[in-house]
Amino acid sequence: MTDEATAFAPGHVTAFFAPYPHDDPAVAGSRGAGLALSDGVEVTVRPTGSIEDGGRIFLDGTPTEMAAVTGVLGSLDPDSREGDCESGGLPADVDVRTDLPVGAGFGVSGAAALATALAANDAFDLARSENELVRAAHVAEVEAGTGLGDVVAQFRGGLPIRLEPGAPGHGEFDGLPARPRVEYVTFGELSTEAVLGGDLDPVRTAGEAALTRLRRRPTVDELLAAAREFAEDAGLLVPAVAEAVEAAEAEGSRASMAMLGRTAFALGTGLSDAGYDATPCTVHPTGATLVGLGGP
Ligand SMILES: Nc1ncnc2c1ncn2[C@@H]1O[C@H](COP(=O)(O)OP(=O)(O)O)[C@@H](O)[C@H]1O
Ligand SMILES: CC(C)(COP(=O)(O)O)[C@@H](O)C(=O)O
Repeated sequence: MTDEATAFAPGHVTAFFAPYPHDDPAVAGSRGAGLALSDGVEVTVRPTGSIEDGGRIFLDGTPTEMAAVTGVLGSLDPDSREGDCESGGLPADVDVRTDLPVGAGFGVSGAAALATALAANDAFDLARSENELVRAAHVAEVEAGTGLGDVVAQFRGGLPIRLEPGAPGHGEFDGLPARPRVEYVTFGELSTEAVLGGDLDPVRTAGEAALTRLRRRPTVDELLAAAREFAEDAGLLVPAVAEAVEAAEAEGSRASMAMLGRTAFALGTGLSDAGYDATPCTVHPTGATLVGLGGP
């Protein structure tokens, strides 16, 4: 048995996205843009004696299910063969810790999967490369139905623009050279799985229009303006979020809805100025990484 290891992955607010499902989960993904946040997810992988003892996931100390994390443990297990679930995955328990609201559009599932991959690689001395680990987390997230583009964006950090969908080897990136101060207020969860299981054509059309707009003028202001237009055109803007977004705009801040959650996010302090109990946050300039003993 080897030592435990810990890794961090930033939260990720998707401003807009165009979903591209595909039979090959490594090819599947989304085009779009968003913000990697300094608020994120820390994961500790604790090897156990055997799979009977392991495979448990704890979210802030409470036993939970997180399909993307389970998927990573399965795919990184050297004993697991294609489609073979018998191996049960790497014999480890996984502690997921975050201050972010889960299920509210911050990419907690993707961050947990990515940090699990990085920590498991160290804890079990798997000797996988970064592209292999990001691909494992991306595939697990896509197969879980809890995301399409978060993992690759969280590995890059900053303000990623996803030009082409997919895991490393398929996806293509650019980014915005800015580090704005943002704040957010959440009104609750929105099932990513439910939205991704629905009619994605209107979302894809609105997402492609938003990406075209941003590539014409790649600035943070345009990112939020394109996001705002996307949320309306894709039919995803929920009433509570719309109200907060309009209030922040009345205070002079660009604002929109975090995809996919009942969450409003804004540049500057527009939400606080409008009287909301908003959480300030900065952009996480780098991507996911090992922390503590295993890390630099
Ligand atoms: N308290 C919780 N609320 C919402 N999802 C939870 C919770 N605990 C565990 N989960 C799991 O976390 C994942 C959340 O994924 P998702 O809905 O995409 O949210 P996020 O936007 O945070 O990534 C799902 O696999 C879900 O089953
Ligand atoms: C928007 C979403 C499809 C889901 O994001 P979340 O609900 O935060 O998991 C994301 O994965 C993306 O492709 O941009």
